[in-house]
Amino acid sequence: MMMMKGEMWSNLGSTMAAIMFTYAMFRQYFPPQVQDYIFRYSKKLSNLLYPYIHVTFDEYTGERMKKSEAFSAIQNYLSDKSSSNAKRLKADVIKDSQSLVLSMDYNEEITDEFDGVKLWWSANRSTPKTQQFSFYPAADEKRFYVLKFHKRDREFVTGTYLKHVMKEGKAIAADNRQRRLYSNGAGQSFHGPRGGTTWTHVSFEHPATFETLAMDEKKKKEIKKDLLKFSNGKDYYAKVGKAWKRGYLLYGPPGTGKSTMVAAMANFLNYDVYDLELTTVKNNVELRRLLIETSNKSIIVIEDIDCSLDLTGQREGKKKKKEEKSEEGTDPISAMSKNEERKESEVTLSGLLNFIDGIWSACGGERIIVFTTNHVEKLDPALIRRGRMDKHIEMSYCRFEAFKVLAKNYLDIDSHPLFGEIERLLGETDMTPADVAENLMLKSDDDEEDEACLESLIEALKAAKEEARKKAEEEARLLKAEKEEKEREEAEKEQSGKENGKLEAISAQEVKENGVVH
Ligand SMILES: Nc1ncnc2c1ncn2[C@@H]1O[C@H](COP(=O)(O)OP(=O)(O)OP(=O)(O)O)[C@@H](O)[C@H]1O
Ligand SMILES: [Mg+2]
Repeated sequence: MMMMKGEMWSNLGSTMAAIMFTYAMFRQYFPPQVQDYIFRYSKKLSNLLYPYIHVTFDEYTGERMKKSEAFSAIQNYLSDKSSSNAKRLKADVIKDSQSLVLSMDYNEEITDEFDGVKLWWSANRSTPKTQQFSFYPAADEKRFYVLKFHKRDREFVTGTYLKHVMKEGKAIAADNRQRRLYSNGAGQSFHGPRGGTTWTHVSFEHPATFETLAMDEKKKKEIKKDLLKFSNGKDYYAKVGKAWKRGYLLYGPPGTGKSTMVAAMANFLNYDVYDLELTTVKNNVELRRLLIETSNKSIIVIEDIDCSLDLTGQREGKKKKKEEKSEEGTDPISAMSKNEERKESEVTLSGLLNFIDGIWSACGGERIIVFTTNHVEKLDPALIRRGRMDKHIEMSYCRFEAFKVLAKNYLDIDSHPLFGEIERLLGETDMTPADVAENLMLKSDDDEEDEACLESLIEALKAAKEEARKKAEEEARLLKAEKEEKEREEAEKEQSGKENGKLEAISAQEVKENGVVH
């Protein structure tokens, strides 16, 4: 046995020596051109014998060693494939530090198939040979993916497959990403290097979805369709030459779900939310800066736009300024305080409109802008005309359709004998979804409580109906009293007019008779 092993080593040694000798002879006796020629043909020969192409994707690229977008996309793409495909996986914590994501381990190979074409991916890493002491041993490590495919599929891979990988990888990254809620509001505002407020963010974890949103089912579907059309509409917007943005105006009484709808939209599209507090924005310049700093795939919300600023109308704004000017002339102290107030926020309607119309075209990615208001009638028509606010959505009082969603959410029931009465009452009474939800929240874990909740809702609806009736009666009474007062005033006017006429006639007669003018 020992003999055989020794023999094998000596054979290997002599083969190696023969190869080295041949190579040395080759270098010595053949001119470089011939060497080139022989290399080329030997490569062709090896290509014939080994028909695969390898493509390497490094983690860091360029002189500045920027993290490669392709590497990240491939990583995400493969993490999806490898959790079911590869045998050795490594786990990473992502998102809210609670979910684990699995990806293929180093030197592991997985097979992918796309459009009937087979491809192989492997994850690799290389460490430099000269190991230096470092506090961060992994910093010198180079990570890369290698894609192997048959050379006949070269065009398919470079044209179609890699595009598919990038698209899928980015979509997975968007899904895995922890979304953010940005705010420039007072209290959380942070003063940036050039002064003025900047965005601060927290993770966005609002649980509202379109499924839990109580509103007409048809309307809900229409909104979802509109949002999807927008978010998938990159090519469409490019074709028609429009900036990739869409404006929504949500209006309705307080507690009808306008803010909830914004959260549902963000969850549906997987977008970040920028809650823009206009009252803390100093002027149009700062507004522009804040808006330019927003990222793609985001919803910019301006809540209660009617209260935010003097945005209700340019004409009204001008009128107010005139009034302020005349006050300035009379009382210097009040003029100063007025000036201070004006300085607080000098954002104007035209500043806002200019931004919505103009600069958007310069921003590449998709953005949705949402205004919410309780008083749509107070807004300047210029602000909400189509093209700026493309879709106007009325959030209204809770009707039976919407109630059924809330009953499912809060009580987990689809029907109940009391539903009939609730349907009738909701048809006759205006109650906001927030108030309806409040009644349904009384439920404890006990199933018997369902009925108690519904009964309390019925009581609340009856009380609201009675209150509305009383209010209507009171209004009618006031209206009647006002009308009577007006009629009385008019009658009095008429009477005094008649008496004046009589007096004038008498004095004219006196002048005529006595020829005296008093
Ligand atoms: N349509 C709805 N569907 C589900 N829940 C709703 C709906 N409307 C209101 N609610 C509930 O009522 C609460 C208040 O709603 P929300 O803040 O969205 O109202 P809003 O219209 O934004 O009110 P405001 O005009 O005062 O800002 C929410 O926490 C939500 O639970
Ligand atoms: Mg709100």
